[in-house]
Amino acid sequence: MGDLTFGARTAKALTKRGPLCVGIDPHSQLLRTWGLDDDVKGAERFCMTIVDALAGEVAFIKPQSAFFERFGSAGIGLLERVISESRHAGAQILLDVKRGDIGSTMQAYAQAYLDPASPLAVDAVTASPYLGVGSLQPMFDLASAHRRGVFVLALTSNAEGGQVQKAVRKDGRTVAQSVIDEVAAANADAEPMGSLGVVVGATISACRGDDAARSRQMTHGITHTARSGESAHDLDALNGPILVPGMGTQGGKPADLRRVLGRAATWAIPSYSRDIARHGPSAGGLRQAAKQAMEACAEAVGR
Ligand SMILES: O=c1ccn([C@@H]2O[C@H](COP(=O)(O)O)[C@@H](O)[C@H]2O)c(=O)[nH]1
Repeated sequence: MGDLTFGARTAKALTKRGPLCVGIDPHSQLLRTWGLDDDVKGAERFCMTIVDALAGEVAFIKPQSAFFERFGSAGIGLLERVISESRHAGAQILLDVKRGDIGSTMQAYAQAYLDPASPLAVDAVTASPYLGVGSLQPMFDLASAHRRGVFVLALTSNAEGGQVQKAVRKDGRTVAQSVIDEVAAANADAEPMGSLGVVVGATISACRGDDAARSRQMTHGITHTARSGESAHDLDALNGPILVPGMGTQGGKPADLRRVLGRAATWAIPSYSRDIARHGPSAGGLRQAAKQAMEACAEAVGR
């Protein structure tokens, strides 16, 4: 892992390997499509095929913890193997586990995923801020101590998320914007960027940063944002990485990266799970799909 922070490693990985994260979700349906049984052996074949084909090529690998947890301790053992072999192949590992709890429990989650002594230690995890961004502080602290990262959910790719995330606060900001602003404050002055990121789905309806800023200037309190139903958000000051799920199967396209993220698209980590895995089990098919996705995203964000 060396001396670099997660933010610095991310900047380097995006430049060296390009903007792509491949999700590993050993999904029942995908296992069947690959001709595998929906059990831990089938999941092992699925995961290790993806790791062998892609962890040496792509910048980020994102196992989805739920698909491993469903097999109990054997599934967790498999997750440990996916983590160690992906790391060995040079990928940054983002564990999608969306933890969120009171501070004392967040400390234990942080030890599980961000302490190098843990067999489940990864480069970064996803976390939910809906017990308050402040409740995540123990996880932020441990991430910083061990040069790892945390991606905080801001605007998720599912349609239901807007009910909470796009609600407008008394100060005129959406709940999501207040999450983005708290993460931005923690990243202020970091070079080349901070190690705390946000999750913003490629599928959301959005204004770019400039429009969001303008709409906030126009009115106070219940703003233009609320009246138009747009999720005006501004990522320009984030100074951190943006994990962008919802690409491919959920409908997100490379062109959405600029539309949704504006100038901050430079730090986008577009993430595809099913839409890459469906090209397996052939290693060549997986590599070709990943290469095409990465090149399309790189062009869209100007890398
Ligand atoms: O807002 C979010 C946050 C996380 N996810 C996760 O990403 C993958 C998406 O899978 P696809 O097959 O590429 O649709 C999955 O693990 C989700 O839990 C998300 O979709 N949206």
